[in-house]
Amino acid sequence: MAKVYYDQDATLEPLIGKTVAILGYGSQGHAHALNLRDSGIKVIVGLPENSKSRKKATEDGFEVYIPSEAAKRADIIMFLTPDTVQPAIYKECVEPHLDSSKTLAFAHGFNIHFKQIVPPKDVDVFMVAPKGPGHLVRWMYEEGKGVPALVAIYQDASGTCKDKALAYAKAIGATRAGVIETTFKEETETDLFGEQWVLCGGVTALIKAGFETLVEAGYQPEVAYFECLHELKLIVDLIYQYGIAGMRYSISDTAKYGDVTRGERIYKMVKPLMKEGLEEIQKGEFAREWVLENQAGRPVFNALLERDREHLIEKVGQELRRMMPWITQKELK
Ligand SMILES: NC(=O)C1=CN([C@@H]2O[C@H](COP(=O)(O)OP(=O)(O)OC[C@H]3O[C@@H](n4cnc5c(N)ncnc54)[C@H](OP(=O)(O)O)[C@@H]3O)[C@@H](O)[C@H]2O)C=CC1
Ligand SMILES: CC[C@](O)(C(C)=O)C(=O)O
Repeated sequence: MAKVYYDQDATLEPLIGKTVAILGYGSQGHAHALNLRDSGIKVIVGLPENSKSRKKATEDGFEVYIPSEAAKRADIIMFLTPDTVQPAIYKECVEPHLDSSKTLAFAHGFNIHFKQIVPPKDVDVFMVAPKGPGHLVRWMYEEGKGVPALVAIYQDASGTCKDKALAYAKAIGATRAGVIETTFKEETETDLFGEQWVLCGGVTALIKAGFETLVEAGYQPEVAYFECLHELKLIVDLIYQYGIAGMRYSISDTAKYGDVTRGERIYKMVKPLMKEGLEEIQKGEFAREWVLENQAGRPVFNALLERDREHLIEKVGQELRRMMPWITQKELK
């Protein structure tokens, strides 16, 4: 069994008196910056002059610098910009300021694992990768809860890198929920696999296929929405709280029988595809494709996102959610 680190296993001491530069103020950036500050750590934010996020970071009370100035001023430099722009930011704004007193930090292992960033040997490099969206990292921290995280050490030049990583994980609230030590390779490969085949790609494909099957068969789109999207959250809430067996305790026997028999058919079809998908990730094929797609200006990515934004399920959902204001109480900024 993996060792799981909780609040009592970590101290904030390694970060006290240090300055953390958060590069990027998006989903993870705003959450890390605010949680670290609320935990008593000095935080500055690094954003380009023309960044859309500057207004929010400034309104939240942070000193905002251009990324190279933030990197110069900081002891710990956390990369929370999109993965695709990190190599250029590293080369142009961070590398010129690196010496053995600096620590590089990441929330995902992509650029280190796939060698898009190669730091000098004398700097510490760690990862704290929250296992949840940034907005939840903030909202749960505010409620006294936490999102679990993985920590990994790529380089321990100082001999204290793991203590710094655990301190960082504690400061963003992750040790409230549980922190596991991993490698950059394991985090990168499992994270890409999870988001592609289960959490994002897998779930949205199931929702869309289910919704379209019902609507194309003549059922009302609103009924299909409640069945295939809205209720999914309620079922997943039960799985999250009580496990799969616990969820099955709450559903009817008819549902349970359909679940285990028809679910088995999906399982048999999907598992070989998942194995192929994992190999694609392990061989670096997905990473190569994603880097090239960015170099080409994201034509496929943008077209597919646009197609899905126009899907009937989005229009139906917007109307139905409007009548349940508790669902969208918190704005996604
Ligand atoms: N989203 C998530 O929940 C998770 C993300 N991660 C990892 O966290 C990291 C950040 O991802 P995420 O929070 O999704 O990113 P977002 O896309 O939400 O935010 C990116 C931020 O970086 C800013 N930015 C863009 N270009 C630059 C630049 N050249 N210099 C400085 N800042 C820049 C953006 O500013 P502007 O407003 O101007 O665009 C924005 O503030 C990634 O490594 C990702 O893999 C890990 C776990 C979960
Ligand atoms: C599931 C998507 C994720 O991996 C995450 C929120 O953990 C991401 O990179 O955004």
